[in-house]
Amino acid sequence: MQKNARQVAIESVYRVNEEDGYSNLTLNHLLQKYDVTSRDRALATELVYGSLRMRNNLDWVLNQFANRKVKKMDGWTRNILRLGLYQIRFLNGIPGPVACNETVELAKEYQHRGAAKFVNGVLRNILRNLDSIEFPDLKDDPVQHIRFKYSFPQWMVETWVKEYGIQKTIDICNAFNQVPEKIIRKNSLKISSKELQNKLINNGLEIEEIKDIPQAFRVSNYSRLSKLDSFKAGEFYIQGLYSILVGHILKPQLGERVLDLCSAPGGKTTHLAELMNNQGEIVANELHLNKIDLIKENCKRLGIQIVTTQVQDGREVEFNQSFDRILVDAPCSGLGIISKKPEIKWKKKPQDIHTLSQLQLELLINGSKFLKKGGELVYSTCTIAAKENIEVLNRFLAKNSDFNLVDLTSQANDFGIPSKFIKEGSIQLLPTWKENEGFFIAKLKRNF
Ligand SMILES: C[S@@+](CC[C@H](N)C(=O)[O-])C[C@H]1O[C@@H](n2cnc3c(N)ncnc32)[C@H](O)[C@@H]1O
Repeated sequence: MQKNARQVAIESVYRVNEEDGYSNLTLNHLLQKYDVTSRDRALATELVYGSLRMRNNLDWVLNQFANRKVKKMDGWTRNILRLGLYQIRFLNGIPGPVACNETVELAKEYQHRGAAKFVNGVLRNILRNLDSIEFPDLKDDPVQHIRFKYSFPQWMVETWVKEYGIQKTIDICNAFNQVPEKIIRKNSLKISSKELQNKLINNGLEIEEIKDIPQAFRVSNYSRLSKLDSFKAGEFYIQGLYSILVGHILKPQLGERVLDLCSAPGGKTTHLAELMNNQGEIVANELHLNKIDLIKENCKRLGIQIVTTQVQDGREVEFNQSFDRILVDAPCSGLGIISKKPEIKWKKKPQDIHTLSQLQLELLINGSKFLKKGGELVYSTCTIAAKENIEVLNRFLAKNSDFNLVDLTSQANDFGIPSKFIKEGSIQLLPTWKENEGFFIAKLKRNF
């Protein structure tokens, strides 16, 4: 069965907002199921990610113009209105009346005539009054202003304003609201930079080597990278830029024994193996059995032979032999990848940060037991919450005097990371640098 962009979009956002689904999984599933044309694919993707990103902003406006609060509406009506308003306010290519008519059709199809009439009334009212839309005043109430205008939950805005100040928080929110860039990591085991660039250009892509960060390229003009022959041949891996930095900072050497404690789907495991030129040994540990095949598939595709996978809880796993280097790329709140997964804004709660920080500390305590004397351990997360980052390390260091924090300033310089992203010797990348993500990278050394 074929469905159009708006039908796919409403089914996706309904699942994400009302049934706790994940945007990428839901959208990909529906795009395949409904045999969507490539033009509609692009619009459906924009509608889903855009309306999830701007949800608070849209709800604020809807609450000004509808005679029923968004919270009180039924799930379909609420999300149909969000999609309609997103087109009116943020998609210049779609004239307001067209957006309105199309949204009314959705309401008829997924609800009933009564809902369609309500949707029509609300959207026409907004269309007539677009110039009078106002948000809470920045000076009077910065938190509410940022919360609704830039569309973030109150608790995140409050935390960031405290940590970074008002203007920096606005910059961070703005950057997280941009469409994420596509970054790939060249597989140095299989191909040179020049060859990869030529191949991808021949496939119609635009590709740019990222200065100072080995193996990293920014690509554009192509949306389904995993369909390319070059991807299938293992010549590159799709990975965030900051995530690529993690492997470079751990810097494993040929022939070493390395532990990756939280390894699925294997992005960093495979990078470490590439840096080791397939020589040595990597143990890729992961809690979830169902993710192990992903690691194995990635290793196979990329031509990596030195990885052994195992399913164990990283908080309890034991080893007979120690490791030269360890990576603890811990499960985290993911606040740094909001641009890729905007529903994180609405799903994560402050108590999750607390629970996760406990898990992260336990992983670090257990993982670090297996590091050789003189060995190095990298702790990383894709979040910007201090409680999950520097505070976890400080709690660890307070009880483990055989470890010290390695000052990453000079390594960071080598990768062109500005000093404002270094805190207490560790790297806290914000979405205002080279990529619209946030990432934390710290290194510990065992002294005795
Ligand atoms: C941030 S992801 C790792 C990403 C991976 N390093 C990469 O670059 O592809 C964290 C991983 O930790 C796993 N995990 C969660 N709890 C764990 C635990 N207690 N022990 C080991 N792994 C765990 C999750 O299933 C997830 O795959």
